Amino acid sequence: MSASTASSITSSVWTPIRVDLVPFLPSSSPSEVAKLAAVQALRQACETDGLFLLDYKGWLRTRDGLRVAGPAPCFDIGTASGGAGKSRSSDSPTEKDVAAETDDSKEAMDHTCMKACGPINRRNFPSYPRVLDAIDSFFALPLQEKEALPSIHSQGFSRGYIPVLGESGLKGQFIEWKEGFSMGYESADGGDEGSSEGVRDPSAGSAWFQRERADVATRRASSPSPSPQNLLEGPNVWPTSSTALAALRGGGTGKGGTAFREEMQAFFVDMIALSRALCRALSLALGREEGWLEEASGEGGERISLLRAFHYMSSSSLPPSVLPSRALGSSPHTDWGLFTIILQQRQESTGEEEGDEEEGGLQFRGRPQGARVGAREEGEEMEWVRVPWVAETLIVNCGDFLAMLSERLVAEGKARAGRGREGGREGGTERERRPFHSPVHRVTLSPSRDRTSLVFFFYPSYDTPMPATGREGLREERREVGRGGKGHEYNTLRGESEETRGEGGEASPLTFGEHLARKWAGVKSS
Ligand SMILES: O=C(O)CCC(=O)C(=O)O
Ligand SMILES: [Fe+2]
Repeated sequence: MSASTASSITSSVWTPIRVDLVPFLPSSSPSEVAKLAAVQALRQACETDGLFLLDYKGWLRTRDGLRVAGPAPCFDIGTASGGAGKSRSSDSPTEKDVAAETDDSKEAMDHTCMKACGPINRRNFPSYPRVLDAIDSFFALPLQEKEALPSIHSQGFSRGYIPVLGESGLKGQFIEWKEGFSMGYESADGGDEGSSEGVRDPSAGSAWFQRERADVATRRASSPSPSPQNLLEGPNVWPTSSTALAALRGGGTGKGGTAFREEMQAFFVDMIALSRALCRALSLALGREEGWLEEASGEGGERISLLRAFHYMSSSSLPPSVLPSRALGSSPHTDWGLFTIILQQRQESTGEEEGDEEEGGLQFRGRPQGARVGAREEGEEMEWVRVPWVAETLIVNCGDFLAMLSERLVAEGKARAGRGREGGREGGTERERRPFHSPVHRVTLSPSRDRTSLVFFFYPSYDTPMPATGREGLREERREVGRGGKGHEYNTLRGESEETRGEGGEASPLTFGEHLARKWAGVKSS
């Protein structure tokens, strides 16, 4: 496998799923139905591709051909939101809230079910266009300004500027033609400039986002200590030279000064807020109560979560000594945590439409177009599937930790179903569940265009034990990893070594954070 001779690359249209709101549970109110169907759509996306698009209007988009069994309206994340520990019903937006959030959005009103949609739209989620502008201004700084910024890479802890060739997921196989910037959680005493809260304008956006941000701020204030608690916590680094501060933008009105820093911090906080809502929706998709996933992930995952911005250069800028087939933006890998949220900048172009066929960008290993949804389990060969740029969407992909957690749930469900059969009862839907999938993905280079993305890795807490998934999961992951071919492994947290687990598929003696620190330490180029 090389970047240019990869098997066929499928490009597909990612359609928003829109089906009538036909109540399929007679006793449910319409919003309960919408929620159930959305959760079902989410579950199917996580079980098959392990990757979906979430647009700012609240639609869940999956690959063509994916259909849910039942009505599948918008992804109603709004009703899956609310602070930790609150009951579900008290979190649901009232009709009035919903009307207020959508009444200036004529387009949204076209679709009945959008009225029930939550926080993700331009107005509710205001940090997104500004943060792209901010990060562009960072990468546009003169090289010496970026290189003057500390680049910290120590025992898995990574902050600051990531220089070109500074990292590689699969050393010796590909060079990764990109530069980056890495930041994390800003602890309460995070610095003397900018906003120590990490919230530039706490009152921006919808009531939903304000509440989530407030919740994040409360957690921050009550966190045990602002000083690092483990290998993966520590301070961020920010540009301080007068040249950099004059050139950096914060989007909107924020120019120069600490605008860049504030924009990045605000986006980080918004990603935590969104992640916590997603956790609740994913818990339901896993067949559990809303708070289940957050509880299973321990307290304080945001303290080790990471935001990494990348600027991938076009392959036309490679030095003559590097074969384009040996260069990638990011080597094949899975993400290692709960899930990753990616905001990608449209590649520089003139007059092109979304979903265009331009080469380069994010791709994942998925079933061939048109193949049965269960193709992966049946051992069918996967191929690279392009994730198109679609205006105003975030990409979400499941990570290894989430996949392993769900494998455990499925195994438990099967065991219960087996016991049910012995007792003469049906095992119910548990037997039909499949584990969530953490897709292998990579970034290829465009021959002519640069690409920028913001990649937010949402993790469980450092001390969370690795889930014990049993032998079946181990076999499945070996198969997937093996597909990289000899000498072309995928860089995953799972399956690559016995260390991820103890003997015989039992839980590993190392915590999630200990594994993660090793993984991040491993990507640094020496
Ligand atoms: O830039 C992207 O779209 C994704 C990058 C990625 O997969 C990663 O950094 O883990
Ligand atoms: Fe990734």
